[in-house]
Amino acid sequence: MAGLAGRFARRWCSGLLGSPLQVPALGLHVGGPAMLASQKDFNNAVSQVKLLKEDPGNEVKLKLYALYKQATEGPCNVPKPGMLDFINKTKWDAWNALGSLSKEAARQNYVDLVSRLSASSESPSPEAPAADRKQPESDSLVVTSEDGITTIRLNRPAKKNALTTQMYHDIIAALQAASKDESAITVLTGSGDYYCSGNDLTNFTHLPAGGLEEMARSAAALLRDFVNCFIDFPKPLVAVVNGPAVGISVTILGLFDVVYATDRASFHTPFSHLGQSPEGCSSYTFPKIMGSSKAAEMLLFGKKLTAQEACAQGLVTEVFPDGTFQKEVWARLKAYSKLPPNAMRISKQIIRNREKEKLHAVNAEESSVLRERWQSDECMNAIASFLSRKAKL
Ligand SMILES: CCCC/C=C/CC(=O)SCCNC(=O)CCNC(=O)[C@H](O)C(C)(C)COP(=O)(O)OP(=O)(O)OC[C@H]1O[C@@H](n2cnc3c(N)ncnc32)[C@H](O)[C@@H]1OP(=O)(O)O
Repeated sequence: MAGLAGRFARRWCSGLLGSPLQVPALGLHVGGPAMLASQKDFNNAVSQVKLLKEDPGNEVKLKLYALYKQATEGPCNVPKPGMLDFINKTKWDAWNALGSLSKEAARQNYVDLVSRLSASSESPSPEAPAADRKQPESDSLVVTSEDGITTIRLNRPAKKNALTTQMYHDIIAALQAASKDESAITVLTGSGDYYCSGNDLTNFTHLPAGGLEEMARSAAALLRDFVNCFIDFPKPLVAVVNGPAVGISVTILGLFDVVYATDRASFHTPFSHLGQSPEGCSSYTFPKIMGSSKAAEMLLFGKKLTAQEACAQGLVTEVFPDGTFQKEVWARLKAYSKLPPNAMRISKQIIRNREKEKLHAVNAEESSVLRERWQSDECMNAIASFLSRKAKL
């Protein structure tokens, strides 16, 4: 039996490696939305796959195969192989599972996946102990590890924990480190009376040499990287929402495993007011969590939810009285952090993995749409209005 399994595994690997996965892409569709990967990026990624230092495993190779086929040929259009043709049937199933995903989105997902594989095969060690953790560049983010819990704390209370460009970079680095450290659970929370007031609107006033267009391009790339880290985070991720939450700090909650909130918290996504559109995969996760009409009320009309309302709609796991919030939540998290970490990781994988490709495609599309929005008059006027103190949410 073991011999048969071994032979099957070897044939399976060589079957995949002999697939078009390694054939340089020729004559493919070029263009598509500006944010999505270019043909050149895709070709580079196809070449990069051959240079990976570690075998990514059959599951990932299968994903690469399916994305390659979708990116080059579009939705699966060949007859299903027979039951006994195991290898080709498994490959066909993987391709077919991508449904009507566009060629452009598949190309982007392929490029993202290869870039994650390249990054992880270059990382020096699988475990980065907390003591070796690179500290954030500024004190607007504080990262600590204790009792099996890594806590990432937004620490800009005077500005309601609004997220500066540096903070996005620091959160990305903190999540990458937390995914490899010894902690069992990772928590995001805020200092002071707010959880987070969303994107720091003054980020839009630091125009680079390339002007508004360049600012929008680099903000969209940063947004995509930031949200990708939440999509891919491998351990239980918990939001401890210590006060009101606005904008992107609300939308990414759909990518957390558990959300605990004080009864003082509120949840506000005023994108239309700001001439913007949803991010953080909320255009997909919110309708799924709360139904399309409740999601539309939040994402289109900017309806602010109380903590109780957000809990009733499934965005929040549990609400605690503000007076005992910290004590109750941390006691519970400490107990959870003693559970076997591998079992928690694996359970999370089972729950989340089949959604990942979809989430990456949604993230790419939302970032692309926002890139355009940030250059619109509606958005510029809303930001100018906030900065001149004419508008507050
Ligand atoms: C690259 C990735 C981009 C991802 C894009 C994401 C989209 C979003 O997140 S959209 C959401 C953007 N956020 C907002 O629109 C919130 C704006 N802030 C407010 O409406 C109010 O400040 C508040 C309702 C959050 C709080 O009002 P409150 O009266 O309690 O306090 P303030 O006096 O207004 O605030 C204190 C202090 O903090 C500054 N501040 C608060 N939030 C922001 C922010 N998001 N951006 C920049 N600055 C913010 C506020 O200006 C005050 O500063 P001063 O003390 O210097 O006046």
